[in-house]
Amino acid sequence: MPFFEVRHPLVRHKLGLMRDKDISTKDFRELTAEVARLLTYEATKDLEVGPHTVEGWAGPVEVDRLQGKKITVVPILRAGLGMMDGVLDLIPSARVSVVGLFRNEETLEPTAYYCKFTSQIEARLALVIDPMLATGGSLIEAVNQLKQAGCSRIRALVLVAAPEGVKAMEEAHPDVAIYAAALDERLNEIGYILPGLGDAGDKIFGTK
Ligand SMILES: O=P(O)(O)OC[C@H]1O[C@H](OP(=O)(O)OP(=O)(O)O)[C@H](O)[C@@H]1O
Ligand SMILES: O=c1cc[nH]c(=O)[nH]1
Ligand SMILES: [Mg+2]
Repeated sequence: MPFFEVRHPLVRHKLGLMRDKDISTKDFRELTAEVARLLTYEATKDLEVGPHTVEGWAGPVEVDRLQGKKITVVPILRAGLGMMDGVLDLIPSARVSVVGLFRNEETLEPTAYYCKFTSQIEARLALVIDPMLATGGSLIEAVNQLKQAGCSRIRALVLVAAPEGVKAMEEAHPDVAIYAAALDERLNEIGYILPGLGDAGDKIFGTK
């Protein structure tokens, strides 16, 4: 499974700001969207373009136009919503599908509570977004749901990934490429990523 750690200086700088324990909700939220925008740029680098002719100011011009599958952005609720505006800034016509999951804090297993996919999901490229890939349970479940609905081309964008989650995804969904702003060290005893960001959902929504 391809795993890409996006080492762009802007990504590294912005993610570094997000690791400060005293960051405000406003700054964390803004930086989440900014890093998501940069990850989107990387994750769409190989999309197909084909020739198209437009009437230019001095006559017909052959230009590139995106071809192939249309895109659906798939935030994993709730924290994935924090990345959505950043992705849509670059792909404004993308449809949005959502998967609602929360992690049981004792078992770390994902619990599904909502799922709504756009029409023709089977014909679309899905960009699943969630700031945190920890044990991998949530992303694996979101991809399971997409595949059950017939979607076969799926990529994932995360801010921080733990090696444990990357390995679990490799085993469950080797066909899904992951784009991460950082591959961190490990999970702690309660399933949080170290050094990580803390609870991304709480920081984006200002809960706790
Ligand atoms: O890889 P995993 O071990 O499954 O953990 C990662 C998941 O945990 C967080 O969500 P959380 O369950 O806290 O829900 P929230 O987004 O509603 O805060 C995070 O946003 C991921 O969805
Ligand atoms: O480190 C982690 C792990 C799961 N969810 C988070 O928000 N942070
Ligand atoms: Mg949370």
